[in-house]
Amino acid sequence: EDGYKLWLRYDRIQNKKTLSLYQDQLKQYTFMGSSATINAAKTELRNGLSSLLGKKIPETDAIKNNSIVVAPLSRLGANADKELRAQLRQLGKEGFIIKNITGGGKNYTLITANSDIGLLYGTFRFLQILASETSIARLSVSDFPRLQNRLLNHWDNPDGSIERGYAGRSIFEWNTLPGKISRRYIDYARANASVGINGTVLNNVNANPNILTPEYLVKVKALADAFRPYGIKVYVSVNFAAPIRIGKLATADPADPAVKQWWKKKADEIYQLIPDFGGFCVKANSEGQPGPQDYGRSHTDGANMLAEALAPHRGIVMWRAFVYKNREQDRIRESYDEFHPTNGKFASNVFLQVKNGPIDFQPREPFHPLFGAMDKTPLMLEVQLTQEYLGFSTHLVYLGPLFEECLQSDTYAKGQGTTVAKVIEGKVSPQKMTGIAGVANIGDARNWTAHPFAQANWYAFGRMSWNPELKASGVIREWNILTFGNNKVLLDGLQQITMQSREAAVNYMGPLGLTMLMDISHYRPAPWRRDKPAPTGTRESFHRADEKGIGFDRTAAGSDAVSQYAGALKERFNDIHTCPEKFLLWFHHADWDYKTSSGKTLWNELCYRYSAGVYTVRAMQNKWETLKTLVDPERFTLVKNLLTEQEKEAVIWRDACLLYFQTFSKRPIPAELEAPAHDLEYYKALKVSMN
Ligand SMILES: CO[C@H]1[C@H](O)[C@@H](O)[C@H](O)O[C@@H]1C(=O)O
Repeated sequence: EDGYKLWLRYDRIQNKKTLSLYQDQLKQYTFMGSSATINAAKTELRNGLSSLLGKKIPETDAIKNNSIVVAPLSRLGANADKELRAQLRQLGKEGFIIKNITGGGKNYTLITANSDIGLLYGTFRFLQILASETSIARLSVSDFPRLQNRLLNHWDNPDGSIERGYAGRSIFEWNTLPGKISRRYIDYARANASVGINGTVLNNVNANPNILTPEYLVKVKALADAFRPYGIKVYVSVNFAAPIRIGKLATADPADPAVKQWWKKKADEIYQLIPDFGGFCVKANSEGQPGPQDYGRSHTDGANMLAEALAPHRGIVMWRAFVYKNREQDRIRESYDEFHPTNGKFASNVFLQVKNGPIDFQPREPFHPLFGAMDKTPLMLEVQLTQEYLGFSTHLVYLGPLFEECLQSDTYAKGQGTTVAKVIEGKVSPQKMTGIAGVANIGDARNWTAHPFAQANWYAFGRMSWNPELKASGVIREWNILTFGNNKVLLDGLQQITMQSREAAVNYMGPLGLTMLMDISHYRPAPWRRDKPAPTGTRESFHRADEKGIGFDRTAAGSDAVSQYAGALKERFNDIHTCPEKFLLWFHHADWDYKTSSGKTLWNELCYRYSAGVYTVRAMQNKWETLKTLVDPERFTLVKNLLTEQEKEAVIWRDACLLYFQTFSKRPIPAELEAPAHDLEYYKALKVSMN
């Protein structure tokens, strides 16, 4: 067991009774139709069944008793009754139905859809149902994706390195493409399709312009061809200065006719090679990247020029909203302040791609206020699967609860219940395009993500992209079963470990709304790092600790970032007594003796939370230990060792932060809590992480 198969293990069914029931009901299978996608589904079903059932299941031409029938509606003829047809009409291009049918004197399990890709999704779901050993005697599953564009974003560079990647080098072998199609590409596509991911941005948003050269475009085409059968479109990140860098123009000004022409030609060239190419992802005028503002133009000018080039080919632009430059201001305000005025000004094939929170993938942030403020612009939610700020591939942190917290946040944009999920689904204000993006955590590590549990974050992203209303707890249960099997004791243990892991990380890294406390590598704590005067003398720090208290005043009396949220929410965040405690120090500068909801003073509460983070990691370690006989030795030992590392790092986070904040609070760490083993100087001298 090396984890390569991810959640597509198809281990032999353990329960004898279930196995024989399955074998009775699944004696053969039939596919109707032919296409590359049908072939992919067929291969998946054949391999999956023989592995799950422990014997080869034959393929037949005609519908037989006790068989699986995989057929698009168009091929079902009289076998599809009115009800089925009506049901399918609700499911769109990618939806599917799995249903037990009795007809023509035969019983069979039907997997049907409006398109071949729906059949592939249905086949994957069926195999997942079998792997979870649930009854298939009365199956009636119908499902469809709630978002149209469900994309991974790779921050992979052409040289094989990955920005913020912690699982090895890029899986995309630009050197050997287009000639060599690695087996990994196919398995990558299978894994994505199995959870409904239908697009991938192949390269880093800090984009090397070379991706648009003919040399690279044939490589992009080779990948597009490999992924197409699995319903996955390819996209690339583009460098806004590409007309200069690879096009030899003197400018990249979006108002310049030659520049417009260059992009049009480039788009035509791409679509000549890849007729179903997805489009461009763009990071412009952000962290040193070129952009339209270099020429006095706006974000909308830049985005709309690219959109115009792609529009004839039905391509889209994903324009990122991640910008900040004014260090004198409250950074969390900037993205909203810059993009809020663009509402309704983008061309119709442009998404504004917005990170889940207003800063940058921190362990906890309130939702990005743009989600409540852009009714005339399709928003693509961007989350990060790679754990840049959550312990890299060393810490076990299941991100499902983070995704759910963001998705279920109520924006109050149109009254109560207008959650981020509903906004991006286009249910609050109708949108022609809907989508979500996850920054991939995949590398060429044999098990793809280095930490075995990081696979769960890829899985959860896919499942929650398909249906943003899913609960993180249900999703991880699926993954646990598919990855570790059906033993009840094991599953209970895994559920506990995973479901408390994110809150543990928040506690030992930044409880009560503290944020941006990390060192320059983003792995270890350095709350002192930004705590120096900015050029004009103001402090840059995000925690703003002083003798009086701690926290960033973003109330109306402070930076007034609260005003970026809708009325009811603004009021709630603005008042220290109604602000959710998890965001207390995000929005307020509170006194060290402020009484928190537990009755403890703020300082003591902080000490308790930081300690709770460490204690929870220890509880996770203990729980894992009890599962020893239920997990294969290889994974058991790997995770055990990683948890040992995580515990050490959690202690470092707790002690470094508490000791540093104590220099302001001048209060003792409560005696009943574990005292730091070293002094502050020790932590300041610690090397930043290795990565
Ligand atoms: C790709 O650059 C990244 C950068 O490495 C990262 O530290 C930050 O989280 O966000 C940037 C972004 O999202 O553009």
